[in-house]
Amino acid sequence: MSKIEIQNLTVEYTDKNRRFTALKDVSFSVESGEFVSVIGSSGCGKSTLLSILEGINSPAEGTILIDGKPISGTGTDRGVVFQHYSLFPWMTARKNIAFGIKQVKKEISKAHRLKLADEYLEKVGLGEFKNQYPSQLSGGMQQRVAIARALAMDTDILLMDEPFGAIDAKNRTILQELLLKLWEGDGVQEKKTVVFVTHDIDEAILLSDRIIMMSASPGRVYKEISVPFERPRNRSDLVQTRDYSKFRNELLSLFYGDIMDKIGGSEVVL
Ligand SMILES: Nc1ncnc2c1ncn2[C@@H]1O[C@H](COP(=O)(O)OP(=O)(O)OP(=O)(O)O)[C@@H](O)[C@H]1O
Repeated sequence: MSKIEIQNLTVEYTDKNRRFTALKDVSFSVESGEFVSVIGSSGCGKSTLLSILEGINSPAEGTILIDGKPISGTGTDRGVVFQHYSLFPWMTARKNIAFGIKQVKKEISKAHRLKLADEYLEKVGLGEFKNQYPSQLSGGMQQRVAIARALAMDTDILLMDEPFGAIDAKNRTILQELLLKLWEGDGVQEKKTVVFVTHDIDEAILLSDRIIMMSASPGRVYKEISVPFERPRNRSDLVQTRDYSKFRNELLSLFYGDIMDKIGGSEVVL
């Protein structure tokens, strides 16, 4: 049984009495411990798909199964990280994390929650900033707190909607490597099941086991592609290989090929 099964999902928005189909007949599954990225051009429905998985939005048609059971609304089995860090401004970094843990694991004592918060802040390199408020941290640091919170909540599933989209290139690289290291873990702990939305093909290749490429108007699954590179992955080693360039070029051709199909072009020169 797959961890997540998305079956024939159609999502509609009604705006000023006009009905708009954001997703049409989207189906794919995600295995337990798999890292799947969803890529596609702006407006193809990536965030809509994540909002349905999170349970804050309902489809017009179709079903989401988690561990074989249909979801109804949000659940403590799913943690989320968004592009905008969504930390509570009135709470320190450690309190933000401890509060997140409390939402999903009420049985954990306050002292234990704070201890876990401190451990996760250490893991993301922010141990000495634990008593700072979000406004005292840079964007990249705030996103590290948001990632630490999501991991500390220890949900089976992590939903990440362009978590590094608002971060500058250097910090983005650091955060991708941090996420990869934390997700790959020590090989003993069970890996989280991740659905990761991004615009960035290199980010998708570095992080994912599989890439779901979407096309727009309405949003559909265009291609599912397995990423053939072994783990643990190291960015600098990976990008220097000929296999990487070949794979990346194939993905880019598919990505832009979809757009060219729509505007009537025939060939993409990379
Ligand atoms: N609340 C809403 N009401 C009406 N239309 C919406 C709503 N939310 C999204 N849409 C439309 O649904 C489509 C899909 O939007 P969505 O935000 O899911 O795309 P996306 O792929 O995540 O885009 P981006 O990469 O730019 O964030 C878009 O055409 C958008 O305008």
